[in-house]
Amino acid sequence: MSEAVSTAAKGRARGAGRPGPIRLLLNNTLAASGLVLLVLIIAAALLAPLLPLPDPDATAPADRLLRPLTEGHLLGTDALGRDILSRLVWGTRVSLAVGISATLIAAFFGSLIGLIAGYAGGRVDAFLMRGIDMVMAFPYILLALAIVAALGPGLLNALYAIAVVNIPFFARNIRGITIGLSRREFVDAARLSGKSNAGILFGEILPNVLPVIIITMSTTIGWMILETAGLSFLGLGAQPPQADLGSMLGEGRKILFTAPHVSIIPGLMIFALVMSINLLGDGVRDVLDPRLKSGALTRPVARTAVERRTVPETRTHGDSVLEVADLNTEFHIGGDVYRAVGGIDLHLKQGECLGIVGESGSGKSVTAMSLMGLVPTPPGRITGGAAWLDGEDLFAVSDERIRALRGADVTHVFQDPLSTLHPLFTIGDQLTEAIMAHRPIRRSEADARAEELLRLVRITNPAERLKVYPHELSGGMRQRVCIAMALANDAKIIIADEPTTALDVTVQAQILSLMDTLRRESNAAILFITHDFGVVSAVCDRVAVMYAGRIVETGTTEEVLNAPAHPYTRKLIDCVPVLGEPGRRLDAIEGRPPVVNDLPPGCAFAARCPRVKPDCRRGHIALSSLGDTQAVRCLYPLTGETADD
Ligand SMILES: Nc1ncnc2c1ncn2[C@@H]1O[C@H](COP(=O)(O)OP(=O)(O)OP(=O)(O)O)[C@@H](O)[C@H]1O
Ligand code: NI
Repeated sequence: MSEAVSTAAKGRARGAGRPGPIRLLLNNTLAASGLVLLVLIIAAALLAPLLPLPDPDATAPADRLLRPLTEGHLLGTDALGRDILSRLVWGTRVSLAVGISATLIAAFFGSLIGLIAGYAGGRVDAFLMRGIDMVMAFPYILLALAIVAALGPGLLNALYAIAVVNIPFFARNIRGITIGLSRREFVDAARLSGKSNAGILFGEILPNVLPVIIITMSTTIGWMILETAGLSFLGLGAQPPQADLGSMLGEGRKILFTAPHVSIIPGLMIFALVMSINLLGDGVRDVLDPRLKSGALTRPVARTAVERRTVPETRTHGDSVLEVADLNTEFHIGGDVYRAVGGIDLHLKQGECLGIVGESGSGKSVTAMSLMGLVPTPPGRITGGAAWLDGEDLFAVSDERIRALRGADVTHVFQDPLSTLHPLFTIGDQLTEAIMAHRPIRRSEADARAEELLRLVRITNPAERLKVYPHELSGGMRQRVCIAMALANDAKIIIADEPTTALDVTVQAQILSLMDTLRRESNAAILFITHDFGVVSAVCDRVAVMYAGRIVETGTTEEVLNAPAHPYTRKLIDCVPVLGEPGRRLDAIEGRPPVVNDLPPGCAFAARCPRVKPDCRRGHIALSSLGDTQAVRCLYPLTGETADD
């Protein structure tokens, strides 16, 4: 699957009716209850001056230690006869204010340090991060105590202390993210466009880091409130007569056994406050985490969900290794349904190579990934059809069976070998691992087999090459290694998804001829995905042209190349430059493919077709045969005479 796909999907996901962040948050019951509780607590704290509460500091020795539910004192009184309800509300107000301010201070300085260290790197990074390490090396509460001891007890000093000890959390978190971001292409692009470092840091990187800062804040604020309470409990925070939750707890400690309510009530309040903040914080993290975005709050499962509305019963090509009938794969994003694959039929005989051609986004990769259940769910699901591998319906078999088939009977070769090969293991390690994952053989046998595989893909010096790392090989060599890996377990089907697109023309030709030879030697069938008819003509026996999730034309390579019947096929063929024919027209296809969540009725190509007639836009158009092997989905197919118009 290519970059273009993921960006297209992202773009649409944003446009589609994905539930907004607030809705997502409220869908999470725990987070929503945290939010409700927190709103109640904050409302009470904010409204404290307006509530009909007695003065929290007014002592009344006569009313000492009244039990809760006493007349006039709902939650009783403390050792000095002060109303506990009133102190609780005012104390919560203080604790919240201190906790929030400390969080903001820590987030500001911590993020700034993280951003600068991560972006500048080198000595600046080393200097700043060693400082942060030193702060972290002290036991947490001891450091806070030391700071308060130096500054003197008091609420404001406790606030500073808590903020300082929390700076490392932000700094380390943000630095990690910044390092990753500052090596990304968009940052290079900004640098090349002449932006200043500060401009890049705050204009390009900060917006990407912001969600992480907010997540870190939402998950640490609860702890900060707890820590402030801890300092106050020890008498280093709020000073009498001012109350915060921690100092109330501390005052109640001495009379825990005679009047437990004096300490239990603020204790429960701290519990409720921190709990609600943490529940809400977790919810906020789930909503903001970009990795969780497309699939609401669920993680993709190991295999594409199969919810078939229609299941074809019989195979029509009994002699095929792979037969796909009426495959439908959809992406459900928000309220929209993207029909990426809308009813595909394919069949492949042993040793045969079938090309799937089409523009970006036509559904080629999704078709191929559906077979082994590799389309991410959510948002993807297979909603109809069947795929038989030697008679076994791949959509009906167990997960275990699929796992056994993946990488053994059905293997993949992708466009970018660097992203398929692990950078930290040698070629040999990776090949032997691929072999041993599917066969109970000894390491030495696997090593021998790995060497044989490299020889098979025409890599010279195979024994030496087994010891190198992927980055030591050229692009063409790496792709050969990937092909070797695909052949490691005598695959029946090799799915090659644009395997040569990233290579230069001469290397591309070598790889294509290698694949052609190998399939004849090994008798594996190849499903070859490409957007280039030139490549098709080099390796494929038959070809299927895809447009907007459907096959619009299929036939032997020769038929389709010599006499394309669908106007779209014609255009695709015209896109291929031909050596020695510099005068030939090289057309780009005007217009864009339709969006698959809103396909027009009739022919999906109608809007871009030069031969369109009114009835092309009405009703379903079936694939109709033109002879034995060729078929086309067009009401007005090109015939030999008109092919050159
Ligand atoms: N993970 C995904 N989430 C949402 N939509 C997706 C996802 N993967 C693919 N799609 C959508 O499915 C459609 C078909 O994509 P597919 O990857 O099959 O195209 P392709 O023909 O392989 O194109 P390319 O030549 O760019 O690789 C596209 O419209 C794409 O936006
Ligand atoms: Ni693709």
